[in-house]
Amino acid sequence: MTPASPAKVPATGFALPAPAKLNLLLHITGRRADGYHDLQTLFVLLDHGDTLHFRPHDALTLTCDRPDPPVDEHNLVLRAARLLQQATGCRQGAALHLEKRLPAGGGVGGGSSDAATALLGLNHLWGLDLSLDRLAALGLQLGADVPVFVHGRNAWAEGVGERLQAVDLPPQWFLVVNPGVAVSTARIFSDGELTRHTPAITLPASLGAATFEALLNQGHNDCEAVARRLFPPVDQALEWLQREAGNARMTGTGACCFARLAGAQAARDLQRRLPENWTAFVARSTELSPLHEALATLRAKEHPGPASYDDAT
Ligand SMILES: C[C@@](CO)(OP(=O)(O)O)[C@H](O)COP(=O)(O)OP(=O)(O)OC[C@H]1O[C@@H](n2ccc(N)nc2=O)[C@H](O)[C@@H]1O
Ligand SMILES: Nc1ncnc2c1ncn2[C@@H]1O[C@H](COP(=O)(O)OP(=O)(O)O)[C@@H](O)[C@H]1O
Repeated sequence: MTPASPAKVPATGFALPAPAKLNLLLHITGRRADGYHDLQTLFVLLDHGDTLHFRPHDALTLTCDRPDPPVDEHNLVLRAARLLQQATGCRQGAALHLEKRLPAGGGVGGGSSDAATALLGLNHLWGLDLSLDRLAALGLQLGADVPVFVHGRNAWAEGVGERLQAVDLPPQWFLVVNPGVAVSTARIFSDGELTRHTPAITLPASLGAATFEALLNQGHNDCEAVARRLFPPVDQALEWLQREAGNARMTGTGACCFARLAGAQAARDLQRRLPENWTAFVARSTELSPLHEALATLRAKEHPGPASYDDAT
């Protein structure tokens, strides 16, 4: 690969967000020959998540403010960094530090989002200029959810989540409850009682407020029944949210569950009534990922003048 032009490589460090996602609905429409499941899902990106710090450094290192997840070679941040080095032949290093806020195995995509932030942040730090499509294809090798975080738009997803169609959604407020258990995605997908043949639906041509509500009412999460059975705290969280707010749903393969609220105040009021031993966060869905917003700000600071970079495509 062509070495990066030194003028484009940032001399100092920076920090970028790794936002959470919710699956507002998740339908399993079939099982493929390779054992993976075909899905239809509606992803929204939230204004709450982890933060990844980047600093130029000789070697590639990762630290974390918490013991979990371990900062070993399995960590998705390091795996993303190594994949990017391999794909481009880049030999630069970086000192990475992860501020972990999202629960692992929570269905809010923390690991996948960390990986996407590592890909975009190192692409910037190392001056690689890879397109979002290229970064998303690399990300897909790390996990089915990485591409949506790379593209940074709320999206309707099909296939295993890699066929993405960006959608404009009205902003929403959520209370996201973490029932305190980690759910293995593989465990849910291998369960004998999982519903695997929900008929595929057609995404409405435009998602105004009324069609959006109709889509959500028509939708559900096929993983919920299995997660409720295997993990009683998930069942309890869904019951509590349904009683208190209505419209309770699980995200991804669990464990987190959420309800949509009328606004920030309603979400915070409900959070104050949360039963002891559970944690929860209030978040708003964003049109453009906080990661992409932060990258645009960073570029504007480093290279004042008209924007020319293609990352927002
Ligand atoms: C189903 C979703 C919805 O967002 O659940 P969450 O993980 O977010 O809860 C994701 O697409 C998950 O994506 P991700 O967490 O990246 O899963 P992967 O690491 O790719 O897959 C873990 C394992 O789950 C199974 N798997 C995953 C995705 C899929 N469409 N079909 C599957 O059967 C496979 O056994 C795979 O080995
Ligand atoms: N940086 C990371 N943050 C969170 N989990 C990670 C990370 N790197 C690897 N993992 C592993 O990925 C798995 C899935 O984590 P995560 O993406 O947070 O869950 P989910 O897909 O349910 O939202 C966890 O079991 C964890 O061990």
